[in-house]
Amino acid sequence: MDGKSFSAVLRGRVSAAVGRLVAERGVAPGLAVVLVGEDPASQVYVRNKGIQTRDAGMNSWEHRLPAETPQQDLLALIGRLNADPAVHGILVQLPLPGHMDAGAVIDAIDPAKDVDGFHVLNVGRLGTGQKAMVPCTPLGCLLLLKEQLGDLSGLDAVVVGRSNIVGKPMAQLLLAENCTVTVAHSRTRDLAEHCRRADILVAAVGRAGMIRGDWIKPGATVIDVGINRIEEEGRARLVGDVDFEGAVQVAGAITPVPGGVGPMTIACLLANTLTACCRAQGWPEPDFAKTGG
Ligand SMILES: Nc1nc2c(c(=O)[nH]1)N[C@@H](CN(C=O)c1ccc(C(=O)N[C@@H](CCC(=O)O)C(=O)O)cc1)CN2
Repeated sequence: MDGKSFSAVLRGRVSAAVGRLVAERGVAPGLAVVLVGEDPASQVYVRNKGIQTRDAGMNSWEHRLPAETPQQDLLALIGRLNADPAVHGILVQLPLPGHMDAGAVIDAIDPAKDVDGFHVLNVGRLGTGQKAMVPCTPLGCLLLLKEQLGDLSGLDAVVVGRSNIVGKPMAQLLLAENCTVTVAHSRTRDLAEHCRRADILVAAVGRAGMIRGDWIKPGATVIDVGINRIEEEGRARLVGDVDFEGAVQVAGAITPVPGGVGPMTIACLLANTLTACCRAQGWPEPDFAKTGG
């Protein structure tokens, strides 16, 4: 499954919808991204978010704070962004430096502007089938799955990983699509056996190549969320949580790393920002990113 191509299609749909908003209503959605510290991967992701936001015709603001910024200063910035009507989406890039309480920072964001869908109110809304902001990576996985399989009703789905960012919201989204969902993790007994029962296997554990080809049911659809940097023969490269060479022989479809789920994350961020803007104004929202409610 080619996430790079599909994310370009999704970004094209977002750009077209933004163009219509600007032409017909004179409003451009706006996204503020906050980066604290100098984590090299985060700097790349934040730069790409800014570029893709502007390319989609939206307003983009980047706030870069030093690693030693007191949490109070970050909370004060979030307060100003919450109060700014031109800002429809706010994203604080994770991970945060160790002295900060990520939960408290996320919950300081206005839930209506929480385009990451990490605020406890959005988590609760997603879990209870209400209109929510949905975390970008699992939303990207779901869009890929629906593009590949259509109706997911009744399928056995196994999510390996129970993080708040991917595993748990992924399980909620699959439940809402009427899948039978198992959430497995590092302490699951007979993990391979659980995986072998999956029509849909989502790997989000952060361990390079942990899911082997012989753990996969023939014909299954495999979504690899892992982005692991490994050194091989003195060269760094990115690999997923699934042993791609083994899995591709057995799976019906599989996402590569890179070029699978990763690009969908930023495309879904743009979709969420557009959704947040439409909801803030009481305008009809685009259905490509609609979930719940
Ligand atoms: N506030 C958030 N922080 C983080 C999130 C998030 O959704 N919200 N997710 C990740 C990082 N991330 C976006 O922020 C992200 C990760 C990967 C990609 C991507 O396009 N990956 C490429 C490879 C890129 C590379 O070469 O490094 C791919 O898989 O093809 C985009 C966004 C953690 N933090």
